[in-house]
Amino acid sequence: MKAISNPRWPDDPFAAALMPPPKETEGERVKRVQEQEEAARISREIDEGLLETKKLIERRRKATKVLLLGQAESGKSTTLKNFQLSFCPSQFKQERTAWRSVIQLNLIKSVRRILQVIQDDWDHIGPAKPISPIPGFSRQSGSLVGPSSGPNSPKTGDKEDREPILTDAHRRLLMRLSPLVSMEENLVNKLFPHPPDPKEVSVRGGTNWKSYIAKLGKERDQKPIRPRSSQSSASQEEGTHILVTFKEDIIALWNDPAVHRVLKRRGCNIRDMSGFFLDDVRRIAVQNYEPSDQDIMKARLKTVGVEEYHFVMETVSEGNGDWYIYDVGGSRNLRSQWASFFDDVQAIIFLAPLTFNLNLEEDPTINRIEDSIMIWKAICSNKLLERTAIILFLNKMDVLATALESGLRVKDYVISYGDSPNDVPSVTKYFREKFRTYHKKLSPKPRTFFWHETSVIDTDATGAILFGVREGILRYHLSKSDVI
Ligand SMILES: Nc1nc2c(ncn2[C@@H]2O[C@H](COP(=O)(O)OP(=O)(O)OP(=O)(O)O)[C@@H](O)[C@H]2O)c(=O)[nH]1
Ligand SMILES: [Mg+2]
Repeated sequence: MKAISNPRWPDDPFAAALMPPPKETEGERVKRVQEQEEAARISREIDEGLLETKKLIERRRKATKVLLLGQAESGKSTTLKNFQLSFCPSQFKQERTAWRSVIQLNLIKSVRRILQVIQDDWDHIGPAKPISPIPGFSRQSGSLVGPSSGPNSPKTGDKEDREPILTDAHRRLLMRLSPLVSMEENLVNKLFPHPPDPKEVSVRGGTNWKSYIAKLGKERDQKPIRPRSSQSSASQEEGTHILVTFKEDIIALWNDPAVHRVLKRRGCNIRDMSGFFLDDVRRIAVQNYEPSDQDIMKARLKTVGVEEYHFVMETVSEGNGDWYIYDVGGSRNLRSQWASFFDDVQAIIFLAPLTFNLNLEEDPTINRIEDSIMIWKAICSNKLLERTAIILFLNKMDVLATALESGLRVKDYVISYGDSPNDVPSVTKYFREKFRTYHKKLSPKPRTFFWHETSVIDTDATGAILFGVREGILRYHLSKSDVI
């Protein structure tokens, strides 16, 4: 059979294929035109999609990218929250309620920690006075809250350390509060599914947990109220319910001088724990609790993996408003993930908390500042980062001030500090110079040393610093790239 040829392009097989068949009926013609229009529409959509993707890639290429680095609990995620509060306040406001559950869980965790220490003291030293037996409870078998962990083993030695402090009243308080432990685990599982550690509130990279919690909140609002014991009724509301129920007992526990004596002799400084809210129980353990900016900054949610945040700065002129900030997990086992971002970021904000008296949670033999300096050296000397601006935040300045005020001496933890004055300016200068020296010595190419003293839970002060940091990074980005 001879192909029908196009009179304009007689040898074009493609044009021939699109020609209407000979003797086409009106119905066939309408169908063919419809099909051609549909094909053209799909083709247009694909083209538009490709163009959009291309634009996005280009936009991302031109965007400012910043990586937050530092050990666990150094303040990376808190710095990110400050970025959001300063430059995208409406987004920050929208996500406010999602933090409520995190704060409630932080509070419950502090209570659990106290219960563990009390239980431990009870098991090792016993009550101050003979007590009446409570059915189902014995000193040996009646562990209410499980074994305590951390640096709170009994300090043997002087008489004061072995003196029984707790009474029958404490044991009853302990029993009343003990359901909190299983409730906490349940709640963590519901709000943060598949947590790496059921006792630690943490968020995996890319899980979009804030939307998830917001969704749970909406589901709750749409469902009729179910009995409190129902497993499935648990959601955001459950944290509130637990705290409201146990509020008075929690306050009694935290206000009890005997409990504080036990915490002290067992070396448990609960105030040093991240996410400390025990002074605010009356305000937080209420229906309709709305977290303040300060509460959100103090909330502790461990990062596991890498979270990418795309900001469109609400306060920056067109073209420079796109920022990507990468927030990574700082625990030792998560640090291997950092390197994959090194070749794509213009700046690193490195958080080094000046908590000279504390050790790493994952390795209690390593001093936190020693660990920060070790990471700093690796970052400064990395070839991939030779063109990257590195900004040092000497963070937790408020914690440093409190530690020094309480009489802790730096030389007892950092031998090289020697007999230099034990005050905030001298200590800060000492550590800052250490960081500066390594930066100068190890950077593959000379670069400016940028640093700030920060307490990133202070939103006003941090906001002012971040405005300066943003301008500095933008200038650096523009000068080093082909954006202009
Ligand atoms: N007092 C005080 N607390 C701070 C400061 N910076 C951070 N924190 C608190 O320290 C805890 C840990 O901060 P995060 O920002 O979660 O630490 P991170 O570096 O993201 O930790 P990972 O996600 O485990 O890597 C939170 O409860 C913060 O509120 C500070 O300057 N002062
Ligand atoms: Mg984090």
